[in-house]
Amino acid sequence: MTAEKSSRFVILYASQTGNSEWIAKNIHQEALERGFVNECHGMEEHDKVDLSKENILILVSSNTGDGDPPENATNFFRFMRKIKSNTFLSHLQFAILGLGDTNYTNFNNTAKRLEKKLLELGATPFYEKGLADDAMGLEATVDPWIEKLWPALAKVCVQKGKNNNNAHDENIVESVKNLSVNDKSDNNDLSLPLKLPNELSVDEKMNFVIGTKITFELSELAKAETLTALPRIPTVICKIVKSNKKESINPASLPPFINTSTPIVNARLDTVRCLTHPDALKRTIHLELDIKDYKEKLEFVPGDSIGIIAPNNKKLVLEILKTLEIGENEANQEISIESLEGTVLPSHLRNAQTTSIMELFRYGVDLTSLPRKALLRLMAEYTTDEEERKTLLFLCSKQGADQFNRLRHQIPTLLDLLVTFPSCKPPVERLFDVLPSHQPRYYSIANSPLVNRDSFHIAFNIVDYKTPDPYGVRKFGVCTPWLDNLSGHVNEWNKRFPLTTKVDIPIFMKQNTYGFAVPSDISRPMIMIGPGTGVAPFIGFIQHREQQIIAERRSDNIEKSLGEMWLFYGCRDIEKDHLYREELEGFLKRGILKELLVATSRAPDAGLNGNPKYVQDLLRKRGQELYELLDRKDAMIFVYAQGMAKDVNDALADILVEYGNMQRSDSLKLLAKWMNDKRYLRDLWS
Ligand SMILES: Cc1cc2nc3c(=O)[nH]c(=O)nc-3n(C[C@H](O)[C@H](O)[C@H](O)COP(=O)(O)O)c2cc1C
Repeated sequence: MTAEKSSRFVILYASQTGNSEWIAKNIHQEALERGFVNECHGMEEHDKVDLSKENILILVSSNTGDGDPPENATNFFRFMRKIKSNTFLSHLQFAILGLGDTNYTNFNNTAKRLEKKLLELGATPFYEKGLADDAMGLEATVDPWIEKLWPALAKVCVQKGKNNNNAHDENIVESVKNLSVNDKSDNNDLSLPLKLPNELSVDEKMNFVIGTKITFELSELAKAETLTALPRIPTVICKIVKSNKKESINPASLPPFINTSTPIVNARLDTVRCLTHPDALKRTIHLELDIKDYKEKLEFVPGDSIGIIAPNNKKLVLEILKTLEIGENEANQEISIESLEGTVLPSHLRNAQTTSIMELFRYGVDLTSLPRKALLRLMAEYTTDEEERKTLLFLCSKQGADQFNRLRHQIPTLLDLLVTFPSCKPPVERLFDVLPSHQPRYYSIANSPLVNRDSFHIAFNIVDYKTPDPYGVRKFGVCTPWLDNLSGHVNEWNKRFPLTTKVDIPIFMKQNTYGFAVPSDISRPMIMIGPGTGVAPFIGFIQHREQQIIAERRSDNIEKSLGEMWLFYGCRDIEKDHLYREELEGFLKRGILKELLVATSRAPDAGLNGNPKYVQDLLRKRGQELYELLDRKDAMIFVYAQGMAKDVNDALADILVEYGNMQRSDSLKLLAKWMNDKRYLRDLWS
């Protein structure tokens, strides 16, 4: 370890959906203001950093899949894996901030792996790692972690003149009594308020709940003398540069800033079927997307998924623009987003040239996920009403932590926030500084190319729910209601409807890179666990295996033994939401599926007298046979589930303990080994 302080440090971030990127860039900016010389890079650019020469490294990392590193970190991990010397980084001191989610079994696995590797290479931590949890709200860990980072960093890194530091400190503590309102004189370039078009296309007709006021309890604000731990005012980055061209942007084509890992193609909506009874609690839709024209380019296997580029709801966008007093002409005018000198655009806006405000709101930024404190802090800067401004500052302060949580429980959209604070009129480019990137939505492919290469089948629940009591406000997802609209709100149970209107959906392929696929050896047993829409990829799996068997029998005279396929499925009510029942029972009859085990969580006797309620109960119930399959027949385990991976893992561990005579710790180690060997595969979507 160097006794001398380092003159600079480096931040590397691994980010899938932008949170780590946002936090890393904020640390970078605040560090500059505090007089620390530093650089910040995404891990895809790790070659810009010579770790053999750097002394201080800060890593901010998230996860995807089942504790996997985000895609932009793949090369960095490969690079680190190749280094074997345990003194390679002995000169380096580091700190790690992980962003994870305790709903996943491998909580913050990426941060833990990074830490382990850095320690193996001889590096030493200068500050303890922070593991933030999306389930609790990232800010609960991230904010205090960053606050305490500064004194820790000051011990190992030189902090030059504190030019801007005073400005920063004012942000941290603000006297409630002296809150003043900013001058908005620079914000008077407003066009006529936007009129909603009379004719809303199919996308916009949906009954979207528009702008609900958020409720708070403000007694703590009344008591507070000062507000502490306020986030800093977000850095001014984006600048809107208007084009001289008169024409507005053609909304018929996809915006230039959309960046996907594989090319986007237009898949035509072909067939729709509602998989649930009209009385079911949730509506589940099966869609078939015609890809005939691209099939040469789109090679797929069951286990792959597709990303869908769905826009933010147009009515929501129009209302936001109206609230921000942005006229229709202005919203559709050609613009470019550029960064102010010395700042770097968020990666999702890097190609935002020849675009429009409308496109950016529809496809560029996220308007519906839980707001960050930085957004509230920014809004406070542009709020003229003193009470509203105080409330916004309170919500992002330490004193307002409970009310910030209350706000999160109400799952507000940007519009809800603007409606709650009507005197808040932020310039649109300032919103682009803080709003997270709009994300494609991923769906697992539910068919095998050996049966049908001309289309992708997907299944999804329509995201339509109410916020928890006492709020009870109806909310919609982004993509599934959009697809539902485009496919005509079908609710006749299990009837296939061919779509006569020509509707194209922009999609791209996401290949499965971690082995979640049908093994080529048909004698290998497969244990598949997929509750709810988690059954979708397994329809493709079973189709695939059936075709493999047919092909093998045709080409081979010797009959190979067949690996058993077991499917553990869970639904609420077998008569209402047993998805793909016909197909599954057909597979069973044809002997492709050996066992179809269904747990019905809302059955009157579920969970009573040993009756299984969930898939994990079913696993335990059939534990002995499962153990035989695993122990004697080298079965593979596939889990495709949301939120129950831990319960499934626990049930599997219990089975190993009971029938394999193992200690609990050994059973967990064995499961971890199987994961490593790609024999136990999990796809845990969120
Ligand atoms: C598809 C998906 C898979 C995830 N898997 C894990 C996981 O296995 N373990 C974990 O701790 N967090 C997991 N997370 C949570 C992310 O790490 C967390 O949401 C983080 O804030 C995302 O940051 P990013 O936007 O920088 O990628 C997952 C999130 C998603 C969307």
